[in-house]
Amino acid sequence: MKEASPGYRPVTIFVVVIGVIALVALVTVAVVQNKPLTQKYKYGIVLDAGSSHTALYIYKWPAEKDNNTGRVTQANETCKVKGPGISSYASNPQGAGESLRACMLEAKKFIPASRQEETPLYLGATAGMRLLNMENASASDSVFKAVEEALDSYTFSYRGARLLTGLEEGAFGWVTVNYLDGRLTQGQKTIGALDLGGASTQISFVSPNFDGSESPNNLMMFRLYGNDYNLYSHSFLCYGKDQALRQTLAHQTQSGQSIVNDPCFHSKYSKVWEYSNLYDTPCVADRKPDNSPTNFTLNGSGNFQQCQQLIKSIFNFTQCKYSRCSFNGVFQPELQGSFGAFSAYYYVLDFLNLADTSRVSLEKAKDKLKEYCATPWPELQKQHPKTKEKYLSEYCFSGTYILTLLTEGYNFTADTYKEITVIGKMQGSDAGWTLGYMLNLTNMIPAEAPDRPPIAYPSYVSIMVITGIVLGIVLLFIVYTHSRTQCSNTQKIV
Ligand SMILES: Nc1ccn([C@@H]2O[C@H](COP(=O)(O)OP(=O)(O)OP(=O)(O)O)[C@@H](O)[C@H]2O)c(=O)n1
Ligand SMILES: [Ca+2]
Repeated sequence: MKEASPGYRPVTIFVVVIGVIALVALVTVAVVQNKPLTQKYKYGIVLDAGSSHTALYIYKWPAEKDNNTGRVTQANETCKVKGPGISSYASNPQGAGESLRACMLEAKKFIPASRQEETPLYLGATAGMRLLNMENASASDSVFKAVEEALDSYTFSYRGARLLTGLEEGAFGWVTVNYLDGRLTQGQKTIGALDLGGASTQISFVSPNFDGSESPNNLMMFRLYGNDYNLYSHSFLCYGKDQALRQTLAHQTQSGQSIVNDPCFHSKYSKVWEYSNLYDTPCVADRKPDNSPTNFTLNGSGNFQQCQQLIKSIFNFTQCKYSRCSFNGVFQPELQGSFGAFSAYYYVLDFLNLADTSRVSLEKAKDKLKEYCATPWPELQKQHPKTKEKYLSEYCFSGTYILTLLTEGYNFTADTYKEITVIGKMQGSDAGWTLGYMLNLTNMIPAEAPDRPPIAYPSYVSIMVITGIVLGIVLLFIVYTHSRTQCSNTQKIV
């Protein structure tokens, strides 16, 4: 009898080979082929022409996924334009355009040449230009014209320079912080936004009872990723921290004094102000006293409580034609939820070590500020030799202004104060209106939730790999049982 070979039948070998090939192909496709390709980026540039300075932001996002959610981030270290804000160039408009040059060249270096022509470039101006426009419309037109000519001369796709309304400025700041915090895509609870600039300040939040009927001018409606928002927002012109300071100085110089003892500045601090300079802004121009001397000397007295009293005097609480108001007769619905506070809220509270509101309560912040304001100027200069003198001299005023604005102005309490997070950067991007502005103008936040693949990429890969492994086990099992049967058959034959 011919001895039967214990080998496999050709059919079995065929099945095993095909099975192994299929398995390898499956896992390869799942893991290798679907790996994201090397990322290519698109870019966008926004210039924030604020009252105190201009900053250039470059944003980037994956080239294939314009519409994807939460994928736009800040690409550069903010480029700060040297010199003052563009509104300070009223008598030399060309200078405003030229001032942007260094940052524009930095953007040219940063963005790959092949992407530059398609890169949108926007400039938005805020309260400084709003004030210049009120004061001298033709001067503000000339500044815009000079800035436009300058920006149009670069390879980028220039899309215009314009004055933002206060409502837009507040609303886009709100979009930015909620976008960066990933709160818009699935309709999560949003956070309010508090922005403090040099010339104006904004408060924006969603309140369940606010639909705009009581005060339509404070309503900004958004439909983002399939969710509707009725956003309350208000911008207080002349209540940014530089203009607020001028208001307190105007309050103290109504009788044309030549000496002012100011509690918001440190003892032994002294500065000479020109009347014509102090009153050269629409925020106080109409209050300039007649027959004032050329100058007055401001002497600091460093007293937090008196400073707070002085600051209160620039808010008007007497008239309110609505169900509720913040100040100056402006409607404000009941505060709701948590808030993110940025710009000067961050610069000032961070410097004063008061930014961590979860550790530093409102009461503690007041106590610390009281001590800080009482520190004599020479001592403070010794402690902070590197801080710019203008900033350093004003932190007592600014800190006191912030606490007063929040509590007396917006009605934050010790409890709701804890709900404020002071934000510098969020996910590597500066908090401010610029990102929200660009997302809006480039239609990068869809009104409806974008179609997504039914299974997310990681789940897809996992399912493919697990299926592959299971199929492999089944295959091995078949081969094993098959060879066992063959073996026992062989043994029987033997
Ligand atoms: N490290 C810094 C940077 C800025 N500031 C001050 O913070 C205020 C606000 O700055 P910013 O948010 O840049 O205001 P702008 O955008 O220029 O003003 P606005 O939004 O009103 O147009 C200004 O008084 C500025 O002098 C500060 O105290 N410390
Ligand atoms: Ca600003």
